[in-house]
Amino acid sequence: MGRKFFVGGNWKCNGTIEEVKKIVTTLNEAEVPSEDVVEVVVSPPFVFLPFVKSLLRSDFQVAAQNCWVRKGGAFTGEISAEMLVNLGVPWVILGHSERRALLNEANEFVGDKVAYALSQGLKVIACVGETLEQRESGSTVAVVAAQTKAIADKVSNWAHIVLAYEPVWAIGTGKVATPAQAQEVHFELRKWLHDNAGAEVAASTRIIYGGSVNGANCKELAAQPDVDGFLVGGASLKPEFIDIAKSATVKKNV
Ligand SMILES: O=C(CO)COP(=O)(O)O
Repeated sequence: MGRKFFVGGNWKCNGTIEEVKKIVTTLNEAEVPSEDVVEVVVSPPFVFLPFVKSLLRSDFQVAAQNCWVRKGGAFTGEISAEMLVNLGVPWVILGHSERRALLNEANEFVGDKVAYALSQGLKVIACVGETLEQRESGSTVAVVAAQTKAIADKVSNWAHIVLAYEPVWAIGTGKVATPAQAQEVHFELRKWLHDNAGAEVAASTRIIYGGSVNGANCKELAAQPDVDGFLVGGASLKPEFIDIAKSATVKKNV
């Protein structure tokens, strides 16, 4: 199948220029498996993107945390996909639950963003995930399927999409999904892709897990057959992010 392990670091709205320098220095000095084994992508806030890109080792890449839904123009405060491409930023995170919840980004809007970013040549880390209430009411699979469908409705080529399953109840809470819980949803998402986007898309699309991943719990999660990597928040600001990148070696096929 050849799904290369993917480890993303979402720095969210954190960091000073001094802290950013420190994190990048730690990353640059770290020993990690080769680019053939793990794809490492860090996502600083917009204002630090060119700085991080200029300092960062060449085997690691950068991602923006969001971009505007269509072509740039009179949209005060927004950053367009074209600008990211112009800066040489290859990736963008879209549909993060914090934006869905705090900025009212609906499924359809996220689908439009993914389609537009792809059309401009960006690669997309597209986030899906259920709230605690949704999990407790038994609607987890329906929720993540609807979020994925909103993307699939607008996109036919999945080659440049990484799907991030991030249960909202696990984000920033220290309450990581168990390996079985993560595997169950990743399996369902892959099945959904199989049934709705085709066997090839299902076999080749990386589905990564996010939500309280750290250096201690990453290996067991990485060992799950449908977990193809991680999207890391809090721990991506710390040296243990390197341990998470190293968990790529857990996969038997590498
Ligand atoms: O939201 C996340 C990554 O996008 C996960 O955040 P935490 O790792 O801090 O739980």
